[in-house]
Amino acid sequence: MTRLLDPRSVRELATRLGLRPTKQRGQNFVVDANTVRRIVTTAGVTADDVVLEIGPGLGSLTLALLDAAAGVVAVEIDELLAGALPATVADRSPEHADALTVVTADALAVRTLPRTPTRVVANLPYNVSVPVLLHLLETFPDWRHGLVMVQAEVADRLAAGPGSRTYGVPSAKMAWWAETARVGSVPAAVFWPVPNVESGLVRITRRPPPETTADRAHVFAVIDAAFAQRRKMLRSALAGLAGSSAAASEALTAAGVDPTARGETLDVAAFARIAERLPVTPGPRART
Ligand SMILES: C[S@@+](CC[C@H](N)C(=O)[O-])C[C@H]1O[C@@H](n2cnc3c(N)ncnc32)[C@H](O)[C@@H]1O
Repeated sequence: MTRLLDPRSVRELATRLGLRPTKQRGQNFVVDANTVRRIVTTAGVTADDVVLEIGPGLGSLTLALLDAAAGVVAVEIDELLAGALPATVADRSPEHADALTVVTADALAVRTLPRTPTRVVANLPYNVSVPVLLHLLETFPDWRHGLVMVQAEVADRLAAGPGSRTYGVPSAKMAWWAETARVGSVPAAVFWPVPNVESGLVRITRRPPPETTADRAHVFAVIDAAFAQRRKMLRSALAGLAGSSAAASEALTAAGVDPTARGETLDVAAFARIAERLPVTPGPRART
């Protein structure tokens, strides 16, 4: 029988390790067993799943995931935490100790994993949650479903559609890879240390990218440019990529987009149509 972590055991573990949680690494640990159970249930984890967890920390979510899944691959940047996790699992969930694989690495740099994940479930480090998600979607194509906890504001942005106040670069880029929905909120009080933001749960369901002849990096460069100055009309925002605002207007019109519209009104398929009509300029690659 797995013993999930509670507030006292989280603090005891941290003290034993001499851990000082850092903001820089987004180290806020869940201390509430009901919250981790809820995440695992909402994620729909099954006994066939190999779950990729980013940032297992002290193991709060990992223990609950191991109870439900065939295996967990946990990628943790902090050597102290990564080193301590197998012993925590052996102590609290010995029957699942062999189902855990810990990878000590920066999730943003991981390109291979010891097992192929079918699902991603994670309480993501908040400062890098969007780049980590985009990296996982691009690098590991086999996972189809995900549930992640992120800062509430970021959850809104990830799930926003065109025309919404919160629609922006993360929403449009996520839409290239997946359908994204906000499926819950989590109060700050379930963490130690208590963060000064609320959290949101986001469900991710992979889908085929828009049909386009444009390269994804080029589409992402167009998205970056369109939102770089949110209030600018597209013909001005894309002038740099197109060479001039007249060339941008021409490409936009050919793509069926009003040159005076703003980026916040366009879905990812429209960005792809625009990218098809804009020259690929050498220079810094689009951020993923
Ligand atoms: C919000 S905490 C979540 C901890 C644990 N999953 C929980 O729910 O209690 C984020 C975790 O991600 C780790 N982390 C931060 N940046 C990372 C990165 N770039 N790659 C992998 N892990 C990272 C932190 O060390 C920390 O353990």
